[in-house]
Amino acid sequence: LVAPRHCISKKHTRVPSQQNRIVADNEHHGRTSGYSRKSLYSSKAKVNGEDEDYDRVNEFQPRTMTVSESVAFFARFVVQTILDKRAQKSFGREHRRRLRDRLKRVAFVRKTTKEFVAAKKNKGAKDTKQTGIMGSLRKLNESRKSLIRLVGYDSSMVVPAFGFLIMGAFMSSVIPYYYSSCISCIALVEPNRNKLLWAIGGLGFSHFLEAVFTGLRGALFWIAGTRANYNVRVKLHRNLLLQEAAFFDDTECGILLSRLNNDVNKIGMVISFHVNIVLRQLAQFFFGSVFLLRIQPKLAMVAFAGIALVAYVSMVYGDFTRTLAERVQALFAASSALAETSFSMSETVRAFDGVSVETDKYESSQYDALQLEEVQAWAYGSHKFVSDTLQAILQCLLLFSCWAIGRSGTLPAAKLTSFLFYVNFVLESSNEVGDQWARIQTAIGASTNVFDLIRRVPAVRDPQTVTNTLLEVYAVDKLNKSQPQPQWPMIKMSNMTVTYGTMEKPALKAIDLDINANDKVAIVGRSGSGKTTMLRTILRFYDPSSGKCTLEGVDLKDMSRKEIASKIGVVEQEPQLFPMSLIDNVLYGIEKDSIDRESGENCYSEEYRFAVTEALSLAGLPVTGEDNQLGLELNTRVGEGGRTLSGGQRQRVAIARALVRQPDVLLLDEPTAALDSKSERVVVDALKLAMKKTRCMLMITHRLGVVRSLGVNKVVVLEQGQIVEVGHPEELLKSGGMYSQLAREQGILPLHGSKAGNESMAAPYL
Ligand SMILES: Nc1ncnc2c1ncn2[C@@H]1O[C@H](COP(=O)(O)OP(=O)(O)OP(=O)(O)O)[C@@H](O)[C@H]1O
Repeated sequence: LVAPRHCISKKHTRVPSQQNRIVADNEHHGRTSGYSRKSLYSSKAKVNGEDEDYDRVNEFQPRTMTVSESVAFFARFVVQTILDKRAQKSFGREHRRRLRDRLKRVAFVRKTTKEFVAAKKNKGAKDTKQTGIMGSLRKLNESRKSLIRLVGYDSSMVVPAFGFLIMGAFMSSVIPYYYSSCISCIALVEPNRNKLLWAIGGLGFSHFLEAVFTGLRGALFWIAGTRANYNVRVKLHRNLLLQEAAFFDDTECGILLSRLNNDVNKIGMVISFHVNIVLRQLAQFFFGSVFLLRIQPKLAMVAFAGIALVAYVSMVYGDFTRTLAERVQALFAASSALAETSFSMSETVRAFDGVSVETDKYESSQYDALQLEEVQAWAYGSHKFVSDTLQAILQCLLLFSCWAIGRSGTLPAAKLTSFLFYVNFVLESSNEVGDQWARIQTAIGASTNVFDLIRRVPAVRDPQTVTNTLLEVYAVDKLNKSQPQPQWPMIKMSNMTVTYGTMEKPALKAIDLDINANDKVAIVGRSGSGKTTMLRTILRFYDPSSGKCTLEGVDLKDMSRKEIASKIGVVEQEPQLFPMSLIDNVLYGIEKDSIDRESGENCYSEEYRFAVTEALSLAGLPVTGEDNQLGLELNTRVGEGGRTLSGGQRQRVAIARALVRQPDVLLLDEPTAALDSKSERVVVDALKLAMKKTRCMLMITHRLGVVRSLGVNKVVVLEQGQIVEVGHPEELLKSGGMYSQLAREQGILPLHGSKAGNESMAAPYL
């Protein structure tokens, strides 16, 4: 199945890549090759005019398959699928045989009853995870149940919609009756005019009612579908945000976005459109069958046998398309991830001229999806061909049977017309059910991934009983503070080991560390020694794999996200700002507490605005007075990721964001790493002020100079995930250990100074 890609490449005539064409152009114009894209654009643009030239150079022809290649791919795919299924079946048989053998052996060695039960239990646990046919059937069933739960979510919509559907289907099935009555009246030149008028009236009235019910049903199902989309999207978005940090380490954002948009859209379409049609057609099929049975039961049985055969073909096709759809969706998700990465890294792509590389990657993944989509198209065509042929055979058979029964005089002309109308009616319904069934299967394929994500339980999550609102958090905190408390360290790490999912070696090993109130701690160490991991663990992005980390005596695992966020403020190395106003960024996560009189929208009260103005001013980014040289206001928008601000200014917004919350613990991750010395001084001053408002501070830094400027009283030196030194910075400088070595490397201590240098030597460098 991988083959078609290179099998087409022989015949496939690709338009040369941009780069090649550029070189070819250069040679054609007698220029030396090796022009950069940029210089070529600019030189051409002068001659021909920018747009025309750009269009020509940018002409890009993605790969395609010829019709015969497409058919060949389809045929290979079908054969491969059949072989796979067979392999799965024989694997299932083999699996069962091995299980029997193992059980026999178990009995033979006479395991104790306890062991035997435990082994059986383990087996059961494995079974629930199996990925064979039973596993996928179970998964499919779960998806269906989830879909039904979603539809049932708003019964005020779905129940009446279903009622209108039944009534509409009944009216549709009455129509052939009146229609055939009209035709027999006209064909037999019925002398009784009233009979004809009654038939025409009945036909018109049933059409009218059918139209009313169809309209209502359509609208209500549409709304139900839209609401299901909305529900699923919001639930999925929330559950994704609740996932642990490690989940985002392993999953590309593009894939999640694709699930959120493409896959969820399919679910909505199923409810508003496909399910709606299938149910209607099923109801019509039911009513039509009742009419058929009443007219001529024997013939009706022949018709049902034929319809059952057509339905079986549709089921096989539906099953085939479902698995196919799952794969197509996965490919689209992967390709969205690629696109998302290339857009978010557009500057790197530009800098290293990676447009062709990115285009090739994206084209490849799209091409894989295209191949499968073409398989879907051929499968649809084949299904249509087979089911239409079967229906044609059925109709011929039925007509012949009509003739045979008619010969015995038991089928008058009026009944025959009516019967044939109903046969067509029922056939059309079953046809439509088959068609839509395949689409429902397709959407179920897409929905499986979505529901898996909605149901995913995060590995790091809030405890069962959480303090929910910020007010509650503060109230509990106040109560605690008003009572005599045991003197817990602010942060205590006990035998704490942290291992990232994908890594064998722990990033932090058996860490024991106390950080007390009023401590100003610096975590230093070489790159990769585990400093950021320690900070992330305190923020509970990751849970320790063993040991624990407590905040004021409470295990972080027993604290909710809200509690942690209210007690810990963080200033990241590269602060991430939202494309919102300054005030919205500083107060991010805090609910708006007032309503704007003019716009009627939610906003922050004067009290909050004052607090933000003060925090920004403390952080060195004033928005009022003469110092506000940038002309900033609280409502100034900062652009995507805070682009409209410099690195230092973003850092100051982040400091204000931490300051305004007045956290107990302030965490700083390389707060001055990206700053020049002048900005560093401003930020350091801001941090000193910030520290006065917090109970303890913990900072990661490579720059040992900041250790003294911030008045750090405890330095923790990490090496390969372990603490190798702890102590006062001045003492560590004298000790001649790792810290003093780092200080030497940074020129803070003289390289050839005595090992146990003295303070007077160190001081001038700090
Ligand atoms: N998300 C992650 N998934 C897997 N491994 C990780 C992850 N983050 C960090 N690591 C690994 O954990 C170890 C410690 O990394 P960490 O980022 O904590 O070091 P650091 O001391 O902060 O380094 P630096 O000073 O360069 O920022 C490294 O070996 C790193 O490869």
